[in-house]
Amino acid sequence: MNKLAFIGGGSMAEAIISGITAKGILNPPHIYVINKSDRDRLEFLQKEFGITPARRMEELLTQADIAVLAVKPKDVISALSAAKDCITDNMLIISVAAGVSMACIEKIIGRKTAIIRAMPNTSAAIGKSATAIAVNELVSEQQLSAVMNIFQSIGLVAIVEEQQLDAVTGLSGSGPAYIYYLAEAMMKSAQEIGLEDHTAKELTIQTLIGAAEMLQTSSKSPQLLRKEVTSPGGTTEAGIKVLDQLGVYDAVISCIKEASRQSKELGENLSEQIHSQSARLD
Ligand SMILES: NC(=O)C1=CN([C@@H]2O[C@H](COP(=O)(O)OP(=O)(O)OC[C@H]3O[C@@H](n4cnc5c(N)ncnc54)[C@H](OP(=O)(O)O)[C@@H]3O)[C@@H](O)[C@H]2O)C=CC1
Ligand SMILES: O=C(O)[C@@H]1CCC=N1
Repeated sequence: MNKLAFIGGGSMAEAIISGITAKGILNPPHIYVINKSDRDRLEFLQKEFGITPARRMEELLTQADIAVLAVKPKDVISALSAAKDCITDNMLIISVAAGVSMACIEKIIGRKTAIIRAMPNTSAAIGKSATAIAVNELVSEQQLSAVMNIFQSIGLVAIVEEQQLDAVTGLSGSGPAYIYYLAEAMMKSAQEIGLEDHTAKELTIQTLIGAAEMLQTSSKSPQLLRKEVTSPGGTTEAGIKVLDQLGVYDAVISCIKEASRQSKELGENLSEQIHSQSARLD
């Protein structure tokens, strides 16, 4: 791969760029990034990672092997409409946009083309993304291998069916935010019961890292690991009882289902928008 082009240089693009530049997958100036209007952001990305900011779609996409669509779902139509004349037949599109189907992308650019939908998460910035990808039939083995190389450089990669990506989005795309939410609550409570901010932060983070590594390295189930912490009549049992009374377990399940439903809805809204636009043009 010689040139990687990002349409959208926001949080997700930054996390991926940070990961791939740290791993040396591509010479940083060969990574081009465009935004709708935020030039300061592009200058920041240039300073931080050495990417090349682009002003126009031609500059961004000419001779690019891969175009990464990293704009919000609501901006997909305008971004792809501006890009479509510069998307060539041998270019691969990777879309990270939540819910946006390959069919929608093809409809906007007006033809069938090689597309990979990916759902990474922001832990890509430290090489720890949990990414799932879905591939269409026009993607060549060489393109798939280049994409595996990119996403493996920023963490773990699973290949799924396209219709499973809404579930992935609810689980691991949004997932880091759920853990940060838990961390916020743990730190706040620790401060309220008498720990210094610094100590509360340090102990919370190490507890999350330790538990995550136990989940990864131990052959024991999450239930068994939890049981091992929970002494009968002890502190953990008292704490978990409150979580159960407040319905936190069910709340987490509802949270992931709702995020996944929202991913589906974002896609459906876009699809309706595309249909009504093309109906108006017909
Ligand atoms: N953040 C996350 O954790 C994850 C996000 N995603 C997906 O990644 C995508 C991007 O999300 P995120 O990075 O968080 O969003 P951000 O809002 O941080 O970034 C979006 C970027 O897109 C640019 N943009 C908007 N419209 C256009 C356009 N027409 N042409 C070129 N650039 C444009 C914006 O530029 P400007 O500021 O100039 O308008 C902005 O830099 C979303 O679709 C989201 O679903 C997927 C996985 C995880
Ligand atoms: O919140 C969002 O819509 C995006 C998709 C997954 C994570 N962030």
